[in-house]
Amino acid sequence: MEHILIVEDEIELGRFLSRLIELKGFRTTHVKSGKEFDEITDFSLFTLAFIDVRLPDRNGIDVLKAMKMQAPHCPCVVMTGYSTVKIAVDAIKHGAADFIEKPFEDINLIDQLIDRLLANPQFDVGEEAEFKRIARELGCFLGTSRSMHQLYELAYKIAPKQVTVLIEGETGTGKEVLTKFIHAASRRAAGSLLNINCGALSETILESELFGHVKGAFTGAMTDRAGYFEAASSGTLFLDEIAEASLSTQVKLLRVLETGEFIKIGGTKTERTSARIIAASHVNLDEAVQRGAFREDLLFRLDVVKLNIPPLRERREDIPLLIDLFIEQSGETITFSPDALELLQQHDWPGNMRELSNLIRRTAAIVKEGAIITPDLLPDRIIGKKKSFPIAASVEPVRFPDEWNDFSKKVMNIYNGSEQQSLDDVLSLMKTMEKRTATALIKKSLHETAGNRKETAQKLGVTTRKLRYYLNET
Ligand SMILES: Nc1ncnc2c1ncn2[C@@H]1O[C@H](COP(=O)(O)OP(=O)(O)OP(=O)(O)O)[C@@H](O)[C@H]1O
Repeated sequence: MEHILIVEDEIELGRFLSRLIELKGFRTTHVKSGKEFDEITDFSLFTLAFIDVRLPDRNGIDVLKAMKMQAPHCPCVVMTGYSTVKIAVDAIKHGAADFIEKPFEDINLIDQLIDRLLANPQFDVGEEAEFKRIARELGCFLGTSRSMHQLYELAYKIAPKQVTVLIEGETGTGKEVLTKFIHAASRRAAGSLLNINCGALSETILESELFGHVKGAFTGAMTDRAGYFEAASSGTLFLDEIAEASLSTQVKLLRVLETGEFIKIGGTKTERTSARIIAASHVNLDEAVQRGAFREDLLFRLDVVKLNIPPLRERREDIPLLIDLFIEQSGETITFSPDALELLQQHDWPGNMRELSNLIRRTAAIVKEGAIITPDLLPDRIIGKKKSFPIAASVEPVRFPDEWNDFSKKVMNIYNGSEQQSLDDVLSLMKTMEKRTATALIKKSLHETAGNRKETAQKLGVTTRKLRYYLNET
């Protein structure tokens, strides 16, 4: 008969769980402290364990570790309050099969969890298949390196929980891809995943996009408009480059995270959201807090589960399979010669997965179907040669003035009444032109700096990621 261990100091809760399990026809043993746990003589009896992470005389993680030593076969579920979710995530890293939050809100979920873990004690076949199916559908590589595989496994386990996730990783490491994976593996997958780059928008536009606005809040606000927090209420909101939100926007974000409440720009009514928040940053937020550039209380709220994506240079073993994946995604059939492959594996990839994916796509696009790529076909930065004429040549010349002329002609025609358009159409046209103007200026400046992005960004007084946003490289 199945025998389930419960380690829980809250007597009522332990009793409740025992009853729930016994009603299923299983045996239980309930211990209320670390001391009582030590008195257990035969751990081989247990087929499942529920462990409270906060015992009066012992850290739950230590109990979990002891349990895993004594009965490695036995799946362990840790039980946690909201303030200890971080410890629960740590427990998963130490081998816990799952965690549940107290107070128990949905008994059916506990019931299903027991059935699932008793039927498949480990990260089981069914789950593994689901994990892989989601990744396959997203074109998402799970990694052969231990660090990446564990990261995605942890992401899969926390995906169904209603917890905020913070993803840190260098540029191009796959923070957005990981977010898509978490959303798809969550119970919110049918809802929308909305993505906003906090670094690419001015403070006013960012706040209006996030919180929405009421009619008349500012010039051009002709109707009430829902913001991302409202629109993502049954889904996920991805706050990319959170470190770049201004300190005043951070205060407003903190309020939403603490209370689920916000007020539309220009409004007075308090609105509620239950959007799941995933935030990402390429800068280390602890360091940003030290510099006074990021609010500590906001970091505390965001960092319930932190996922750190390692840079590609720290998991070079993933490179060959990633190359295969990106070739497959390009739809071409190129191959790399062994010496070219070796160079690709030695490269440091400062742009991480994005740099590798772009290189494969570009290479596949310029060579013939079935070509074998030898080192001479690789860019100079990969083979370590100094460029004689940097990317300037590849920066396309801009025929922007023509576009502006057409645009102003159109607007003047509308203004003079010779062309009919609604005001909304005109405003949307202006928005398009705003983006085109920025893109054209960036391209012109890139041309002048021979493709030097850092210099271009400095010249234009923006960040390099803002450049990328306008160049459609996000
Ligand atoms: N797990 C993955 N599997 C397959 N491709 C990936 C994976 N992660 C990243 N990529 C590739 O790298 C590109 C960049 O990924 P993504 O946009 O998620 O990075 P990021 O960390 O969010 O970048 P940034 O810091 O610049 O916002 C993707 O478009 C995709 O081609």
